[in-house]
Amino acid sequence: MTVALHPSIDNGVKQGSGSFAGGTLACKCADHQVKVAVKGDVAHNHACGCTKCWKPQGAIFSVVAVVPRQNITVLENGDKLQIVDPSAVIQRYACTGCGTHMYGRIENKNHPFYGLDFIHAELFQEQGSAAPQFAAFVSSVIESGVKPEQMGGIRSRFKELGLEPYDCLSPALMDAIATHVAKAKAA
Ligand SMILES: N[C@@H](CCC(=O)N[C@@H](CSCO)C(=O)NCC(=O)O)C(=O)O
Ligand SMILES: [Zn+2]
Ligand SMILES: [Zn+2]
Repeated sequence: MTVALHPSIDNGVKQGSGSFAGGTLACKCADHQVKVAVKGDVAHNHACGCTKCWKPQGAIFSVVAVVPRQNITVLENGDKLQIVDPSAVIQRYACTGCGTHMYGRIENKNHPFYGLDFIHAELFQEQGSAAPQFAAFVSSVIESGVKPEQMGGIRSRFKELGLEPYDCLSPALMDAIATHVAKAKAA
């Protein structure tokens, strides 16, 4: 049986149009949905196995991407948003009605990813945003109850889907983090 990772990739990774101009994210409430406008396409889209990123019901992984924070505008029902964990590095704004995370924001100006907000492209009402490119924090799913014996099958399935599995972020992002740290140390 095929391992189910996340509904947006389980039947194959759908590539983006390459010209996605932005759209509206909607939460899963039946009415009074929280709506968030996003300008432009997403970057660094990836599957994430960490314990904090939002996953749709039944999914083992989250699929999460970044956009510049100035590209995010809450359009409707923003009063339903609440920060899940104010002490986390990424402050995830979730709908108190359905639990969906609408965006995650980093407030620490010294963080390597300061200026980028985390969003879930599957919540776009429009098609065509950039596809996930890799899988991050894969081993972390064990912290959420996945058995270590399942990890071989999970990593194989990611490879089959063309998403390289990593136990932290991708080498390009780890290099970007290390570069930021090196520059901060030198300053
Ligand atoms: N094993 C931990 C790892 C959590 C972790 O470091 N997650 C990253 C990536 S989230 C998006 O890719 C992170 O930056 N977390 C900061 C935060 O969540 O606030 C676990 O699974 O919890
Ligand atoms: Zn909702
Ligand atoms: Zn995560």
